[in-house]
Amino acid sequence: MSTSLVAPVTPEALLRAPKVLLHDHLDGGLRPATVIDLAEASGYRDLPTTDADALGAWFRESADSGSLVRYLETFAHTCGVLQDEAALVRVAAECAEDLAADGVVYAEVRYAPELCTEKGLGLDAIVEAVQAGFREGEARAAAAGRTIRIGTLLCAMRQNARSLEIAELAVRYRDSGVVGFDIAGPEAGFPPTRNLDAFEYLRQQNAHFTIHAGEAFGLPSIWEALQHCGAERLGHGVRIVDDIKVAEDGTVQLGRLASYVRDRRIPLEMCPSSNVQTGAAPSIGEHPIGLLARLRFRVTVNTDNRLMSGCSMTSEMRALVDEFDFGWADLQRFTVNAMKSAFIGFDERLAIIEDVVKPGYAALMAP
Ligand SMILES: O=c1[nH]cnc2c1ncn2[C@@H]1O[C@H](CO)[C@@H](O)[C@H]1O
Ligand SMILES: [Zn+2]
Repeated sequence: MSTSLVAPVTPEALLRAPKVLLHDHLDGGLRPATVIDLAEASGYRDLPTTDADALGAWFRESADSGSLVRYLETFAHTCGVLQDEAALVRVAAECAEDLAADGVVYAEVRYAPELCTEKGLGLDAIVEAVQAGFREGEARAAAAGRTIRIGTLLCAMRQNARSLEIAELAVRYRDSGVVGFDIAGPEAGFPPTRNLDAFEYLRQQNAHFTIHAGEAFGLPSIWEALQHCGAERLGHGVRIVDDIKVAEDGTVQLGRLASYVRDRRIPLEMCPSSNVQTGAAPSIGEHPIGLLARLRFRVTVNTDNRLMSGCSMTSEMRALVDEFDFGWADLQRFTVNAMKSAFIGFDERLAIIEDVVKPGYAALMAP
């Protein structure tokens, strides 16, 4: 089809496009005004400001440090106000509402239950509160005419030693909407192989997991995540470009690991704005997603932390369209890639692709 027969990718149309999000942190997506309300209600006194606009700007600027470790320090304030059930229910419900308003039709939202226990909440109570919040938010979105489904991923923190316990928690709640497991936190110095017992357990339980790898550390981390731990997807995975050589004449040569990732269709959960803030990519325009998409890796587009990056799925896609000249066909491919890679069952994935994603893009593409 010639491009003149396809409607342009306008910001309004992008907002309406059905989107699928696999990598979004619950504690990285609070509304600034909600952080302030929850701090007041719970007696949390460490916020840098109690003005919502100023607080939003503070998160974006503080996260924009070029270092993952400093980026992660900003989560002290969001986790600081997520220590009781009412707060967890509210934040999860608002997350579902905000994603639905952004045109997201299916999302996997992750968080680390072990970071919500400071005031004595138990892990099961935490998971139940978040699940209740997602169901509430889905219902409110439906009442507003938007259908969204949220699956939950439970993260264990790399620097702590609780991954087996969190993996067991994920399996315990697998029939209540927890669809998988992840490890998050500082990458350098905390290789995924520290958590082998958790990954072994998950595989024995036929459970799903992804691993943050190839963000702040390079190929060895990706290799361990796939070949030692058995990750089904890679959180970020940007550094896989270190195994790809592009010659001056444009010839591309893939190393063995990059070939494996592409051949096996390993999903890459790419988060462009977050990667620029942590220094994993120099700019959106120079982000490896352009090359990886051109080489037809299984690329997906994600937000990571909407509060820290001041982004949404719509704004991430828009930035990519501006920088790489992606069109509807590319955006549909990223969306179908994501839906194919989701941790819910095959028939449910297929139904969303056939009944929601494809018709949605077909309508938007029509001139
Ligand atoms: O890009 C990232 N890389 C590694 N860890 C992250 C990233 N974004 C957030 N978290 C960490 O994941 C925890 C659970 O949601 C957050 O509290 C944060 O510490
Ligand atoms: Zn992340």
